[in-house]
Amino acid sequence: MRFHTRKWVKPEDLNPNGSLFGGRLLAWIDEEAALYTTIQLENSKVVTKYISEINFMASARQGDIVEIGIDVKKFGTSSLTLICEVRNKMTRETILTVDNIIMVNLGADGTPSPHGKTKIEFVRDRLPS
Ligand SMILES: CCCCCCCCCCCCCCCC(=O)SCCNC(=O)CCNC(=O)[C@H](O)C(C)(C)COP(=O)(O)OP(=O)(O)OC[C@H]1O[C@@H](n2cnc3c(N)ncnc32)[C@H](O)[C@@H]1OP(=O)(O)O
Repeated sequence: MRFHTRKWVKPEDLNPNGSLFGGRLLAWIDEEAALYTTIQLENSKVVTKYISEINFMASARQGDIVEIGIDVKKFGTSSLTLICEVRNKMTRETILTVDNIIMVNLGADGTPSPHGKTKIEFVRDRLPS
């Protein structure tokens, strides 16, 4: 799994207990999944369809750095199934895992559209050498 994004936990990210607010983390994950999907499918019209159960195993505190990792589990016809792991760079603990994030590729009319992708592509492979 590649950990593309790092976030610094700031005061506005905390819950009343002084640890990272779960909703903030879910927003970061959703954004990361949308960006990952947009880049993989080369389409900015993608939506989050389904997020499976989320298992919070540890937390983070102000000043900690968290890393968000995403990998592809399955290329469907219009969908892309992702897995996600978030870890705390300071404590080296896994904060949470998500087993299935289903993203759907949309056409111009806003309905599911085949994306035609079957494997992970790296941006450098798309650039002329
Ligand atoms: C280069 C850089 C440029 C940058 C440029 C800016 C980029 C910036 C990115 C912006 C990205 C914003 C995105 C943010 C993320 C949101 O905030 S999205 C907002 C929240 N989500 C929504 O509002 C979605 C609402 N739902 C819907 O509109 C409809 O349900 C959908 C998603 C269009 C799907 O419609 P549907 O009729 O249910 O579709 P259906 O054909 O049954 O299923 C479609 C696919 O999903 C699968 N599926 C459906 N339900 C399930 C389920 N429960 N479990 C598993 N699979 C399922 C189906 O199996 C099917 O898969 P395939 O077999 O085609 O692979």
